[in-house]
Amino acid sequence: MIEFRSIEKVFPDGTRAVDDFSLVIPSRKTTVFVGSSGCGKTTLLRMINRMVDATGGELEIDGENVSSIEAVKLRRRIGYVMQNSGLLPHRTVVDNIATVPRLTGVSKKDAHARALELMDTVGLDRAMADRYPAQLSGGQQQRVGVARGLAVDPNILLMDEPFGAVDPIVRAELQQELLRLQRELGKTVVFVTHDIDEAFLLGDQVVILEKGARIAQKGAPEEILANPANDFVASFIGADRGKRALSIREVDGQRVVVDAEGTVAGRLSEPGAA
Ligand SMILES: Nc1ncnc2c1ncn2[C@@H]1O[C@H](COP(=O)(O)OP(=O)(O)OP(=O)(O)O)[C@@H](O)[C@H]1O
Repeated sequence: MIEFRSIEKVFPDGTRAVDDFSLVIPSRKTTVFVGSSGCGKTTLLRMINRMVDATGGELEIDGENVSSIEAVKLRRRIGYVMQNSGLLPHRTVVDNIATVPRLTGVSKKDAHARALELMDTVGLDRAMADRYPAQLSGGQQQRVGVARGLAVDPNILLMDEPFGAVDPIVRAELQQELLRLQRELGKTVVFVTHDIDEAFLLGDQVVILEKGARIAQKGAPEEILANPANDFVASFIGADRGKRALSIREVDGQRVVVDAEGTVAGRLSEPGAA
């Protein structure tokens, strides 16, 4: 469990990015931060692995205050996947995936073997192991990024707009892969996006943010869809626009989000999933 308690972040130039933010992020679920550009999503995410330090409040992981954990150690035990994959261009796919385990002392042979297994996990053909990032498509690069995030077998996986830079078809594939992975691995995933449809598809808990990381509403997708807390949320989820009035329906035992025309826009979490 990750807990933010009255967290504040004021950058040295005086920008107040996060203003009194409190939230519990349950383990083994996906929590999505969604909001417009500049509302503080990335700042919140980076506080979890101390790429950014809070200027006020307390942040705990399983009861341990992150400020008491050495930042480098913390970063090595938390997976981090960013937009544009952040791969090292002069290292092969397999070496990119093995980088962090190698830093933590895993032997070259073991790290290599594990990297190949992770390629299977994220649906990448092992034949690509010796390619360089530039020789992969954008979607394949993102899969390598996810494999790299999983390489130290972290309990927590932070994902910052990981599918933002790929085309909509590949994006939909990657989203489905993440849902599959999450069913298999059960990580605590914290995912940042500005896309509300992606948030509703992937999130067990969706947190809609306004400027200063103020929580406009948080809850399960169906709760937010059924009862938008205010006009801001209603407008953000498109509930006041007939064309995108989303609702939840059960189709073949699965909860799905449908738009006003009855077209399925996405799938919600597994019924009865723990
Ligand atoms: N290092 C920094 N110094 C000063 N201000 C910063 C710094 N990093 C971020 N900010 C500011 O903090 C606010 C929140 O930024 P943040 O990157 O967390 O937003 P975001 O919601 O992730 O936005 P986006 O979707 O555009 O990535 C913004 O006003 C941003 O300009």
